[in-house]
Order: sequence, then C-alpha cells, then structure tokens
Amino acid sequence: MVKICCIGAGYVGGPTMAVIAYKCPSVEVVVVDISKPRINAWNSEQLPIYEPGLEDVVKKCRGKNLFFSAEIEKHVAKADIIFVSVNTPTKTQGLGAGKAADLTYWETAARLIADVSKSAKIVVEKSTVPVKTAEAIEKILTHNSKGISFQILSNPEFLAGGTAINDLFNPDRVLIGGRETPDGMKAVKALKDIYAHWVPEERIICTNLWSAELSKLAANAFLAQRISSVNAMSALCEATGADVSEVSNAVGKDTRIGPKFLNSSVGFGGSCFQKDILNLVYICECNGLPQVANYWKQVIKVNDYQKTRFVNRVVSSMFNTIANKKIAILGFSFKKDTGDTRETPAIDVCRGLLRDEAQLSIYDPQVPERQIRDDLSMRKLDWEHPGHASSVSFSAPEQISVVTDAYQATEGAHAICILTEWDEFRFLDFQRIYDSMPNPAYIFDGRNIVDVEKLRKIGFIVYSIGKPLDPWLVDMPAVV
Ligand SMILES: NC(=O)c1ccc[n+]([C@@H]2O[C@H](COP(=O)([O-])OP(=O)(O)OC[C@H]3O[C@@H](n4cnc5c(N)ncnc54)[C@H](O)[C@@H]3O)[C@@H](O)[C@H]2O)c1
Ligand SMILES: O=c1ccn([C@@H]2O[C@H](COP(=O)(O)OP(=O)(O)O[C@H]3O[C@H](CO)[C@@H](O)[C@H](O)[C@H]3O)[C@@H](O)[C@H]2O)c(=O)[nH]1
Repeated sequence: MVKICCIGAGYVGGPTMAVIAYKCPSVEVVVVDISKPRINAWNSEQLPIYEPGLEDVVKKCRGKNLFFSAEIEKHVAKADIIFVSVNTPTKTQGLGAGKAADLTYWETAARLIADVSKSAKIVVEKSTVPVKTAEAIEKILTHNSKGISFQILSNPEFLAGGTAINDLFNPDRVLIGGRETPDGMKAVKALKDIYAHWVPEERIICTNLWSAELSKLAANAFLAQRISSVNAMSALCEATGADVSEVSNAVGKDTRIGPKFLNSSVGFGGSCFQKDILNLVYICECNGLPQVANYWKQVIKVNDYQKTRFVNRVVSSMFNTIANKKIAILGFSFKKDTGDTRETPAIDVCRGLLRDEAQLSIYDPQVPERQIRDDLSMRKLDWEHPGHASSVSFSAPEQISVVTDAYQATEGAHAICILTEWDEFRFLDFQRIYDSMPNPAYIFDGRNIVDVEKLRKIGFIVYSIGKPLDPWLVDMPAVV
C-alpha cells in the first residue's frame, strides 16, 4: 500500500488529501500538523475550515484510509510520498520584507524530513513557492540525509476557496514538475499514478521543476490581473456613464479573452493573489528585471486603489461625514462560501470607515466574531513600506458590533455596504430593511449583486461598482 504523508493540515493540505484518500482507497493518507487544535478539529465533528462538500468527503474516509495526526515524525518516517503544504506567507522583516516569500515553515519541514527519514522518499512541493525553491530543498535534504535518496517534485495546487472540493474533483489541470533524470521521471510517474485514479491523462501536465514552480505564480498573476483590469475599467465606467457589466460581457465574448474572472468588485482578497504577485515581483527584481516587476506591482496598486475608492465613495456620498453614523457591513469573508478572511477587502474597507469614526455593525454567515475583531485589530503590513513601524493596526472595539443576521445589522443604519457576494444577500427583504433605516438610506454594493432599479424604486440611494451613478451621487465630490 502506497503511504502518503502531508505536512500541513490547512486549507490546501486538508481538502487535497481528503480527496486523494477518497479517490484512491488503496492509498493510506496521513495529514500531520504542528497545530494540535487544528488536528483535533479535523478529527472532530466541527472541521477547522468551511468548504462545501468537504465534510462529506472527510466523513467517508476518516479512520479508513485518511488520518489526521500530530505525530509528525512517525508518519513522515513511514511515508513513501511526502507532500509539504505549509504556509508560505510574505516576509515581514529582513531581506525582501514586504515581497519575498517566507520559507521558514518550509525549511523546518525539509529539515525534519531529512532528520527522520530512513528510506527513499518523494517530496512534493504543494505549497506555492518561489522559482528554484526545489533546488534549495534538495540541498537541505541531501546534505542532511545520510545517503538516502530524495526526489523533489513541484505539484502546485490551483484550487480556489469556496469551490475546493469541486476544483479537486474536476481540475482544469494537474501540474507535476520533476527532474529530467531517470529517477526524477520515475518519481513523476509515481505521483501521476495517484492523480490518474480520477484525473484524465490529458489533464496531467508534466514539466521541468522550474516551469511548474513559475506556472503557479504566473497563473495567479494572470487571474489577479484580469480583476484589476476590470476594476480599473469600473472607475472609468463611473466617470463616463458606461456600465462595467456590459463592458465585461462584450469584452468576454471574444473567445481569445473569455468570460470568466471579469466581475468588477471592491477588490480581490484571499491568501494567495497579493502574496504570490509580491513574490513574483521580488523574483523579477532579484533577476534584474525592474520593468517586469513594476508591471506586476501595478496589479496590486490598482487593487488597493479600488478599496480606497470604495471607502471614499461612501464617505463623500454621505456629506463627507460618517462620524457616529451606523453603517451595516454585509459580508466579511474574501468571497462567498468560505469563512476565510485572509486579505479580505472587508478589512481595508472597514478600517477606512472606522478611521472616519463610523459605527460598524458587521454580519457574515460564516466568519465568527472573534475572527472579525482579530482581523480589524491586527497589525497589517504595508507592502510598499515594510520598514515603517506604521504597519497599521486598529483598535477601537466600541466602534464595532458583530451581529448574527442581516436585518439586525441594517436596522437603524444610515448605509449598507455589501462586501461579500453571499447568495442570501440577494434575497433579503429590502423593503423591510428600508423601513428600518433613517433617510436618506444608502446601499453601496461592492459586489454588484443587488437589483439597482428595484432598490431605487423602494427609495434607496444605490451605488454599484462601475455602474451609471445614482443621480444623488453625480455631483458629489470626485473620489481619489
Ligand atoms: N488557500 C488556498 O486556497 C491555496 C490554494 C493553492 C495554493 N495555496 C498554497 O498552499 C500553501 C498552504 O496554504 P494554506 O492556505 O493551506 O495554509 P494554512 O495556513 O491554512 O495551512 C498551513 C498549515 O501548515 C502548518 N505548518 C506550518 N509549518 C509546519 C511544520 N513545520 N510542520 C507541520 N505543520 C506545519 C500550519 O500549522 C498550518 O496548519 C501556501 O503556500 C499557499 O500559498 C493555497
Ligand atoms: O471576477 C472576479 C473573480 C474573483 N474576484 C475576487 O478575487 C478574489 C480571489 O477569488 P478566487 O480566485 O476565486 O479565490 P482564491 O481562493 O483566492 O483562488 C485563487 O488563489 C488560489 C491560491 O493560490 C489558486 O489556487 C486559485 O486557482 C485562484 O483562483 C476574491 O476576493 C474574489 O471575490 C473578483 O473580484 N472578480
């Protein structure tokens, strides 16, 4: 029986390994983590992450061929294939701070593998890492390994939050990079055989190591660039009377461009896009390519601009003062169907509103109050000026209340900001909400999910990103 061990039981390690176990009953999969609470949660009724379909898959395999354990050394030693799916955040200090990937967790994992291994291993980079990381890992393993053979593969993950299980069941592609030596090719085949249990062969792409590592960063950069492109257009739409949805539709009909990922929004969030682009920028700079670095940096700058533009729109529409006004925040996670708040645009938008002394009443169907409060009070790295002590933090707990339904959040509010596209927000009783709010009652839709005409008929002043402006907003002072 092939034995797989995955180091890192997070958003990627957990779901990915659960699907491998589910699709390959003849393979034993153990997911290990340094966080005991996380492992306990994986072994409980309340899984540590929310993903549609995940619970079902886990329950079908857990205790049969899928195990979660904190005994890292024991399971690493026994495994044939070791996936490393630890976090690779942006470095916050030292060389490359604000851009480079922090590989501390990765290096710790690699050293542990070298220490405890007594037989040949295939080590798979599942985390997103800078190009050439495999070379560094190879050095750590071979210099500490008492002659044991290690093959390093790059097998980046492309799942998206909220659709992880579907993405893993039906991936557009599985990418495997390996050394072009007989042993390297043998290792690639061993991993390919795992995925071949359910992924059609033509969707399993095999490349050299560096192409696989770079393709992951490139894919995220291309995706984020599409969003920044459409968000940049949204500002121009508002200035000219064009409608960004019509523009996206017309542009996306070109088969060379395609319709996906052209939804204008308050900005992209999530743990990957910003981190991976900054990582790419750093790699370009290290390779003497400042023009290429600046090109990609602009994707993040436009994203920051979009969030600031949204906040300024709210403040300027409300006579430049929101001090002590109640503002309802609907949605805090970085997208619907996930409780993940990493880099969610809601953090920056809420902080912007709090700085103008608003009173926020926040509701999200999946994010717990503790998480929201931590996110809003945590110091946040200013990626452009990482050396500054100004990595801003915010703490004014009395300005924030976190509530358990949308009607509670909106009752008595001067304005509503929709920051996540949860389906339930489309079906709210907006007449009831309007009747509970003082006049003028505003809705700022950062996800373009409401029926603007219907809400204007009720009496709301509605702002939708990139849509023709409400007559009320036309003469308000320009934003950023
Ligand atoms: N979240 C996503 O949707 C996504 C998608 C594709 C790729 N990725 C990449 O996958 C990697 C993991 O992301 P994630 O979202 O799962 O992170 P995560 O923070 O949710 O999980 C990482 C886990 O690794 C554990 N860990 C860290 N060091 C360890 C060690 N030495 N030994 C054992 N456990 C250790 C942590 O305790 C944590 O539970 C990152 O490189 C990320 O960029 C993430
Ligand atoms: O048209 C769009 C599409 C997305 N978004 C936003 O973009 C962010 C990221 O969304 P998405 O890409 O769907 O989720 P992630 O979980 O961040 O997934 C991305 O990042 C992962 C981690 O690397 C990759 O594996 C995935 O392929 C890649 O899509 C979210 O805030 C979305 O609301 C938009 O604003 N407009």
